[in-house]
Amino acid sequence: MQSTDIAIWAYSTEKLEIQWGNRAARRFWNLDEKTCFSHLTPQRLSKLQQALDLDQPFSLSTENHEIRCFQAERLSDSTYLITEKLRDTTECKAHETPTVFDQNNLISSYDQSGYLIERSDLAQLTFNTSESRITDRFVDVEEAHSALEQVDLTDYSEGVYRVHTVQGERWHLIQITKFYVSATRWLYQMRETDIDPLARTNERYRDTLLEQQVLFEHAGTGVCFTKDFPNSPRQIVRCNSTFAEIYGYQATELIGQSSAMLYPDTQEYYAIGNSAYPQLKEGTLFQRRLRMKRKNGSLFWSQIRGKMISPENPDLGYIWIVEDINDYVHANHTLKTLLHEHQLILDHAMVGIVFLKNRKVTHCNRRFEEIFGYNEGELKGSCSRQWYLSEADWLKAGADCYEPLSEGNVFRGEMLLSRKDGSPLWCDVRSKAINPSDLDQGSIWITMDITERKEADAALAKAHEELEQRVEERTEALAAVVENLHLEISERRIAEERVKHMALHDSLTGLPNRALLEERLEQAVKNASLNDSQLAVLFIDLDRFKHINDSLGHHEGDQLLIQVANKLHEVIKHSDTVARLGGDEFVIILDNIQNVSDVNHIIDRIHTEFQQEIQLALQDVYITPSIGIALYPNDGKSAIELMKNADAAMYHAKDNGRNCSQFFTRGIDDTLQERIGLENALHHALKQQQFQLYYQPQVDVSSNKMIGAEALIRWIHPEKGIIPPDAFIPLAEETGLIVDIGRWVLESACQQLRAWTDQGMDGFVVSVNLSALQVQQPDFVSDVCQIIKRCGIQPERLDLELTESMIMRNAEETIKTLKQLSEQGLQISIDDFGTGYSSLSYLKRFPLDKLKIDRSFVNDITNDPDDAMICRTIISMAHNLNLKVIAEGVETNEQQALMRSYGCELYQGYLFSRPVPASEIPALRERSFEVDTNPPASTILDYISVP
Ligand SMILES: Nc1nc2c(ncn2[C@@H]2O[C@H](COP(=O)(O)O[C@H]3[C@@H](O)[C@H](n4cnc5c(=O)[nH]c(N)nc54)O[C@@H]3COP(=O)(O)O)[C@@H](O)[C@H]2O)c(=O)[nH]1
Repeated sequence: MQSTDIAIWAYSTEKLEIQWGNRAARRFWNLDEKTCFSHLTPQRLSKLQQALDLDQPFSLSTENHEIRCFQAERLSDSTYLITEKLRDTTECKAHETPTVFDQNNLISSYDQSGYLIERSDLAQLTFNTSESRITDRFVDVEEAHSALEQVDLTDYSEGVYRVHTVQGERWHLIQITKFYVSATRWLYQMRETDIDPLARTNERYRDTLLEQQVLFEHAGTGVCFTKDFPNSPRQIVRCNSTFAEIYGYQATELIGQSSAMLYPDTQEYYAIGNSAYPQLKEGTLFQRRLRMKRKNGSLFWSQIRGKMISPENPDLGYIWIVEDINDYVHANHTLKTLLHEHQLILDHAMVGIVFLKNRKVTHCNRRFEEIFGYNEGELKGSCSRQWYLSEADWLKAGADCYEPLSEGNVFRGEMLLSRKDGSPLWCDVRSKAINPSDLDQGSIWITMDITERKEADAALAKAHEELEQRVEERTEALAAVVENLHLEISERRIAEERVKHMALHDSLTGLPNRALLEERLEQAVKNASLNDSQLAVLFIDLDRFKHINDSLGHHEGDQLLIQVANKLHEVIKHSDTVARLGGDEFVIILDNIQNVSDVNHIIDRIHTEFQQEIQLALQDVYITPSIGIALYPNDGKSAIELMKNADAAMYHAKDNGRNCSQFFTRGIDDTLQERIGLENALHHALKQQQFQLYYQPQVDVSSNKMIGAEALIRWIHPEKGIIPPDAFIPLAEETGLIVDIGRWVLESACQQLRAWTDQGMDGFVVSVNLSALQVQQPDFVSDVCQIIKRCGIQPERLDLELTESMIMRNAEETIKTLKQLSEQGLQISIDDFGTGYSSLSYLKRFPLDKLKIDRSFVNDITNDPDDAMICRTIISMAHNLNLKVIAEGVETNEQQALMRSYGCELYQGYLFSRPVPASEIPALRERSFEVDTNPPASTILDYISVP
């Protein structure tokens, strides 16, 4: 067996060393039986490692130039069982098992069935040769099975047993190790130590040994025995499982190995040896905290105590107690680091930190001392009372703070405290008990000086308060501004609305004006077009309004228009429109009518409304409307066309006798066209001097002579011949052209008067008709004066005739104007007297010279007693007022005679002369107008008694 040619050895790829080998292996590696395989040269091992990496059978040449063939079988992750033989060796001896090589110890090898394979030389001598099984070694077979069971469980067992020897039964310490040859094959190696003398001489000692054995195995610390052998110093001969565990090995892996494998490196191994062994050899305890190495190469801290087992007998070796204090060392290190860090924090904290026990300082940082103005270390042991402003503050703080601390809570608050010099300071204080259930263990207090912040807060609060105050004031001011603004906006809006309203409404009646009417009519036409519906436009003009206006004055005229507007508004629907175009013209839009009867219904209502008298301040009046109607779409497709045609229809209604309504029909618009044509022709006539003055004599019957003449205008139309004034004066008044025409008449009459005067017609008076619009012109008086001056006539030869209604309108203004004229010497007469509403007493205020009784009274004077009475009364009262009276329209001798009987001295009428061209007047001036002076008694005496 020992001389087999097949070398078998176990190789660790982790440690790169051969851990076990048989004799053939030793021979191969040139090692004697005492030398460890680990002493092999690295070069050879690296050669082997390279070969193993190929994972195939391989061959190496030895130093003797032999070629060896190798076959490797993996036993574990890092262990290979390698067999090798000479290349030309074909015969192999049977065994491929580990071989005993330590011949001086009691060592035996058994196969996995427990049959003996080989023994060491010493075992061969000591044990019976007849034994073939492992159990044969034990006196008590049960103990043998028990030991083997332990080995099968842990691959190792150790114990003291009674065994068979050639000397008989003896006490041996038995260590059995299980070696695996492959995953399914193993062998047992049994190492025996004879302890029989000890056991036999001292049973108690044996018991102790057994106890120690138990203690050894189950001690919480690692225990190891080492011995120095000649070629293997500090070799591990025995160790407990704890020791092996600490280093990460199986105990079997360590036994027989040098303890050098447990050190980080050989340098450390020798250094510790040099330090420990002199001490150990003196019998003293060696203890040290060392960094050792585990099987996996990691280093760890251990506490090692070593002692020589017997200073008297160094061969017994050494005992080593090893504790793994790696965790402790690391924890200790961590703790130290932590403490160091905490101390750093404490020393350099920006906040003051103090530890109190029973309200006395045990420890505080420098910052705390600085906050309160103390020197370093000055506070240690002192009472916290000193940094309170008063005893009461201190006691109160104690009550306030310690209660939350005892409940495990943090106290937090701001305190007014005291510096060493007694000055106050504000601190933010937080504290916590170290152990809330035992306040005697003390508390930690963290303090921040917040005096500056408090002062800043106070300043900020003050600034904030001031700001609030200013904001409040500003807000109030702003509110006032906003209120004013709102007021202004609202006033502006009202003003705008008023302006807008004014722009679109008639200021007198509040009705829509022409602009708004046109807008609404256009919209109404659009709607009607879209909806395929009808609408009607009613053009309304008041009959004789001008007469009423002239008679009662503008104010009354205005009131009349307002009431008319109200009446019209009442008859229409909300959706319809009534508008005032100006003057006495109104327009109604009737939206969405179904038929003509709808329109007639409204027209009837309008006429009914107008049957009611209108109450004015001066007197009640009746007024009638003339209405022209145009319908959409029949009478016009546009707003303009509808208005134009309704206007034409209205004129037609007026021509029909007033208080009528007239629907537009084709042909009616011709009238309007005529009217427009007339207006244009009037302008043309003035420019082309187509006007001519006729003069109608005025006769004084006391002398039967013509004392003057009334200038009456005629239009000498180139085609139509002489056109009378009634045909164009009203239109001239409506269009305002009367102002220019009137000026022309005045100028012409004055020129004529000058001519007649120059012809010797001394004392001859010319009467000129004035229109209301003419008199209202602001420069009228100066105009008249200039004309008189220009023509060089005597003012008293000019007689201005104004109708009664004209002077009553704007009476005060008219009085002023007439006075100015009268003061210039002009004569003023009232024309058409009796048709108006003037009171004779009121007339006293006017600078009048003459009343002209209207021809309507004169006309019937002989038939109508009322007219006769009116004429007589007028003449009588005029004389009382010292006014001259002239009767106009005198056509008959009877009329003249009757009037004369009433006291009228001046006459005008066809009885004497029709109006004649100026050229005929001088001849008439020379004529005597003799008339019958006897009144027709049968006609008048029946009615009137002459006073
Ligand atoms: N503002 C101005 N009005 C004027 C001017 N010229 C005339 N008129 C006014 O026109 C009205 C009609 O005038 P006319 O057709 O000229 O008629 C006058 C006479 O012809 C007419 N008359 C005179 N005597 C008689 C008579 O016996 N019988 C009768 N049927 N008619 C008669 O009366 C008219 C004069 O009226 P009056 O002025 O009231 O004295 C007329 O109102 C004129 O005023 C003008 O330049 N400016």
